[in-house]
Amino acid sequence: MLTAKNLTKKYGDYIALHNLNLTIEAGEIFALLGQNGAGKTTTINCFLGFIEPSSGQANIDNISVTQNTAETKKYLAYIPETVMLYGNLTGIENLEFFSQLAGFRYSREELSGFLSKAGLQTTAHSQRVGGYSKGMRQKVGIAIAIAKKAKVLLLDEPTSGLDPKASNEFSEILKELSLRGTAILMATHDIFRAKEVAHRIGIMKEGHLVSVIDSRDISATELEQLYLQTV
Ligand SMILES: Nc1ncnc2c1ncn2[C@@H]1O[C@H](COP(=O)(O)OP(=O)(O)OP(=O)(O)O)[C@@H](O)[C@H]1O
Repeated sequence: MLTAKNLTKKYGDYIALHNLNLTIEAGEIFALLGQNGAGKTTTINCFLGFIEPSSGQANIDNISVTQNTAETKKYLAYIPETVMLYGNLTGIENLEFFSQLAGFRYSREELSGFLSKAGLQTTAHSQRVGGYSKGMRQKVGIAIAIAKKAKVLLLDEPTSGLDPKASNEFSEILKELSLRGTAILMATHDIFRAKEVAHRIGIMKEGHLVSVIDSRDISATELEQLYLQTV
């Protein structure tokens, strides 16, 4: 579903991403770990079409992001560290706006249903997003992904700053989406969460993907050790 082939991004002489080769299948959750500046966001931005690779390819469902950004965007949903929403609109109104941008029209009941699926309490649906907590905003981001019927979900440090309960709820929703066939690529600094939620975990260092581990083969403590030895 998501493929990087020798994906490389240079800024002048500096190589931010070095020959990345990676495939993430439908239904797979892949977590990217790595220190600040390791190349995680660069990888995600190449798949989003936000930056153009210097060489190599980022493909979604075998479609090149560079050549068909408008097409690949239809498959994607993106959840950054803080989901950008309109603070003076309600959760439902935000969801309606962003699903219409993606070409979908839903009834109020359907929109409310998506927000509930994303774990947002019913009482909040008609409240202005300006008063939402960070975790509630992230859930609207998930609801947008569900409403868009996104086949691929790209997340950049989505649980950063969430309390453990909100972070746990968020992870459970990611697992549900994966069971429905969504391919998920998540950059994170949360080793424990990566171990809990991901099927595979990659560790990046200075633009290189240096290790890829099956999360079943490693405990959280061992993963932390491997991370510390790697970076
Ligand atoms: N527009 C740019 N111009 C020059 N260098 C850049 C640019 N964008 C990113 N870089 C560099 O590319 C490298 C990789 O950055 P990237 O944002 O991908 O790291 P990251 O792993 O996501 O880090 P973090 O955990 O801090 O988010 C960094 O050294 C960064 O300074």
